[in-house]
Amino acid sequence: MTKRIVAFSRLKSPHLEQLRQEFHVDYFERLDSTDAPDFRAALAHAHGLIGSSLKIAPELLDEAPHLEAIATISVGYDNYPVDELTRRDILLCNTPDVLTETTADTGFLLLMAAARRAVELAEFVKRGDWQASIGEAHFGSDVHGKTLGMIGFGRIGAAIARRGALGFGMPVLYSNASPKPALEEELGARRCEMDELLAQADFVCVTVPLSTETEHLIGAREFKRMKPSAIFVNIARGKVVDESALIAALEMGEIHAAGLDVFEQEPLSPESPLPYMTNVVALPHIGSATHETRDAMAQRAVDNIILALEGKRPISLVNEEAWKQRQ
Ligand SMILES: NC(=O)C1=CN([C@@H]2O[C@H](COP(=O)(O)OP(=O)(O)OC[C@H]3O[C@@H](n4cnc5c(N)ncnc54)[C@H](OP(=O)(O)O)[C@@H]3O)[C@@H](O)[C@H]2O)C=CC1
Ligand SMILES: O=CC(=O)O
Repeated sequence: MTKRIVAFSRLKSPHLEQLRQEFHVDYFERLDSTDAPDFRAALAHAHGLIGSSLKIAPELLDEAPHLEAIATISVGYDNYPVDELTRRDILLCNTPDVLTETTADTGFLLLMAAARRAVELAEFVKRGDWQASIGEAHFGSDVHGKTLGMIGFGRIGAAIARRGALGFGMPVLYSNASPKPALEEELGARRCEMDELLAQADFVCVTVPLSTETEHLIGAREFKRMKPSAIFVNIARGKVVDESALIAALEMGEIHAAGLDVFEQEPLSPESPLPYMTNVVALPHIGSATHETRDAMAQRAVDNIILALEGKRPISLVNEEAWKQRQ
């Protein structure tokens, strides 16, 4: 019997063709909601799901009685009910590693752009306001030699810290669930309590995954502890930060500037003041969005779903427990 999968994100022809050689594919190039009736109908027969950027509610799994595996085209898996998937023996696969360096590049881009006011001053030139040599009113802040505070020190956090420590001579502090002795050795990084990091860092950069533990990890209390000159970067997930508190902190000068790739609501609400604030660099969740990296992520997800539905261990598995239960 040919297995059936539902693909719910745009895939390039080679990836889609590879899937079609293996499975019957119900393809939804753009899907904004799991409520779409034809998606629901396809789900009822699906053995696999592949895609990204869609919240899968636990109740939806009742409508997918044949589901064996999901391959998300992302490393983050906060859109999926992991415990419920494991309870039902459904494998959840993601795409770590292949996007680490590109996402770290974006994180560092935000840090640099916010520090040197790149977007604000590019707008200044576009408006024709560059009429004389610029003066102090348009100066930015140094990056090299400043203290980088990493909240989360996993793959992406370490890759950003590597750029800072090795490329820009930045001392690195980190706050993370577990200690990272190898990175301490490599980068001279020091683990500390988050409060100490917030008080000492010139740049505070968030790279923890979104979970019940990390939702609103950074709020009014944390912004008050940062230096008034601090630059805040979020490359992880919008909901890790209390966005109202961030806006207030920027408006009141509790922190100096922010570089943001992710927001509590995406796409960003037109009512959000963030993109209009001169001390904010706002990007539309493009951490991993290069041709090369998005191709590599799609390929990893395709390989994951093929392996999983062949009964083999996928390359990157989130819920190891579900795999063990199957053996
Ligand atoms: N903007 C974008 O486009 C992108 C955003 N992302 C986001 O970045 C996140 C991180 O990715 P990646 O670096 O690959 O993931 P990793 O799992 O490698 O790193 C996450 C780190 O966070 C730590 N951590 C987890 N929970 C806590 C907590 N409650 N308190 C302190 N530390 C914690 C982990 O600790 P430990 O090591 O002890 O487990 C780990 O070191 C993704 O989950 C995703 O949300 C990813 C890609 C692109
Ligand atoms: O946000 C992107 C991801 O891969 O996670």
